[in-house]
Amino acid sequence: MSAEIDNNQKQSCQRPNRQTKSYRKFSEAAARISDIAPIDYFFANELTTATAANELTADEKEVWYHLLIALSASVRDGHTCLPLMHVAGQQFGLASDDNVITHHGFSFPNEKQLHTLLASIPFLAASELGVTQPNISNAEKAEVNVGGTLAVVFEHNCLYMRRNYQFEKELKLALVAKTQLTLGYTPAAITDVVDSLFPENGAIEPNQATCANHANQAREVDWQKLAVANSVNKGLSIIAGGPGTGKTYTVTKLLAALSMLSQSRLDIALVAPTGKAAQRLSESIQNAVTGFRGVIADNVLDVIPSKAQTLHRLLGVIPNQVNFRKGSDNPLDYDVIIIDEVSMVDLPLMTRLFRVIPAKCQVVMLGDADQLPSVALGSVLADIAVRPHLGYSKANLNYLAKACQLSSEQAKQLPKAKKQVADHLSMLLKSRRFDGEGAIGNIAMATIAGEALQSWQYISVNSTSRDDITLLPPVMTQWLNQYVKRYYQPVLEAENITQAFERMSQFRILCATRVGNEGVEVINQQIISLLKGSYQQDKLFHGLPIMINENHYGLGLYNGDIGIIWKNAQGHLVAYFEDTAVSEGGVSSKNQTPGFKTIIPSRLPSFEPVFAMTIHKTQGSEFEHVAMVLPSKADNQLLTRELIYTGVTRAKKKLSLSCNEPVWYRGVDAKVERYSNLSI
Ligand SMILES: Nc1ncnc2c1ncn2[C@@H]1O[C@H](COP(=O)(O)OP(=O)(O)OP(=O)(O)O)[C@@H](O)[C@H]1O
Repeated sequence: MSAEIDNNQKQSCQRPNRQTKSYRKFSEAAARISDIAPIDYFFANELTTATAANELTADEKEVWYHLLIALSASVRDGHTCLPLMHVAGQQFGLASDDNVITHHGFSFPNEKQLHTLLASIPFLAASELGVTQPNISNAEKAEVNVGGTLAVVFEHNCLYMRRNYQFEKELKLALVAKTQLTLGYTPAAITDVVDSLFPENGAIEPNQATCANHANQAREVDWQKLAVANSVNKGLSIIAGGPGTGKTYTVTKLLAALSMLSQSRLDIALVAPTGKAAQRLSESIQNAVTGFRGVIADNVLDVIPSKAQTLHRLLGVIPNQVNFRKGSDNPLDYDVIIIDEVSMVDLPLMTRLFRVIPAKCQVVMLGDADQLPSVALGSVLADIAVRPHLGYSKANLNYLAKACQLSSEQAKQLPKAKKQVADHLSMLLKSRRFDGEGAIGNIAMATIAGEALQSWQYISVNSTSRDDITLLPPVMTQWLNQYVKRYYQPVLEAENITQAFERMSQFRILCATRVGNEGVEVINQQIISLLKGSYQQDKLFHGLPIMINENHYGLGLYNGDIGIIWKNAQGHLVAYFEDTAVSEGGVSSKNQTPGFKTIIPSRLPSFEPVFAMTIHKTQGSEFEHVAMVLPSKADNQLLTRELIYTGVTRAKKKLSLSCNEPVWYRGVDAKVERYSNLSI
């Protein structure tokens, strides 16, 4: 340890009433640090030993040891790194129950002292970590070859696990490189094409009858038109917006614009993170293309693919390996890649994807940055689609004003960059699904703005005056039975599997948690008891909806895929899955029902009933009616603004809520924050 820490500082590294300097067993650590997991304990033990920490004093070693625990816990929570400022001077792992301290935690010294301590740890310099330029094969090797040197990096005032640092750095380089790609279409050609796709009189809009005030519309910026103009010439664009803001509609026009501008026929890939999201993207693109037939030339529309695929399919999964068939020596070959539901894509997957995107390829990302981040590491979309918009550069503002032929009044509405520039980002704000009167839309908007009181008022007022919002009675049995009879009994009684799937898409119970009385497991058991008279674990029955819990590449089934157990023509219970999965390869058989694939239950990977499912797992799906069940206690860590927003916006027409007022306030107040340094 350097001599820079004076005695006073050393004093503050020491904590009074502390017997042990390290924990001999995990149980000792768990008794002191709340929410510690075994992996945190073992990671800290391994790394403290591996670090050349011999030069540290016992107290300094102890601080280092707890920093490693905090880093591991932070990564478990989905953060890419651990910013020092989030632990400096804090009592880490302190917890209490009813004002009685249950875990005393560990007291970290202040940031200056932490810096002095970290200065004596032999971290590798960032330049030694093998990531210095985008799309290099070294990055793949570096990802695998993590042994030998210290597995922790200290950069940007943050501690990183080395692999995560490499992912972030590599992706950032790749994104920045993409922002430097321009397609070279001339401004005059772009203006003509954009104008033809968005004529002022709106003749091209299929739903024009629903547009009310033309005079106002002429004054408002058409943000969809702006998004097309902003994306058409750029290597990287992000079109972000809430549900029903027309992201898919806009990207279909963007593809039409590219097809009109390009001299040659474009190779376009449509991808999404899950099978369900890929299926929805296919349907939305097909609907948009059908709507444009007759107004956009067929040869232009014919270039747009009608089928989307999953990211895993695009990259080519190798069973039981983290790496994909596609690699830097075997890259993709597309001119344009559209990635939907980007909020669900984690940092490692996005990095691996960018590693195989060729330099000439345009990338367009679509998503709702207000939704929950990926279940795994990072929050790529939220990091690169910063809200509110950071603003456009002067050059981009001039270009957009010309390309979209904006009046000076309209040009003033565009966001102007102050410190940072976000030329790659287009935001769509007007929901076409939730009109101004729509209570669901109002609740969603107030929630994401953090207006707990306002959003609760929308719920309580509307639940007495409108039938699209219902506040459910606090005792679950008072409402569960009627929903089971109305929505789930008919699934069991459907005439065929197509009808069963249709009926399942009408309604879903969404929970914040898996466990506990308000969790998925208990509610599924209760529903099965109501339907079958009793609950028997693992007992399959005709009409049981199931969700797959792990990827099975051989069968073409992915974590989150939904199927229904159904009697086939031979009277055997088999699992049916809708046909996106079929297009993903895997199994086919002579006895397939068209549009479905069937798999015998004994071959299925791990699955569970899905009458109720977690809000996390519903990303990329929507239902006519959603009943959202939140925990009864406000101290639940899973309860966040993004979770509530994601749950609310899964409902297309009706939303029923089982939730009390304090829980709602606490949830709307708790904004998800994921630590990273990915901004571009
Ligand atoms: N400018 C427009 N004029 C008429 N209809 C539109 C326009 N923009 C979008 N729509 C319609 O609004 C609906 C929602 O659009 P779209 O599916 O593109 O939204 P999205 O943002 O992709 O939704 P999601 O969040 O569900 O993915 C569609 O029916 C679409 O046809």
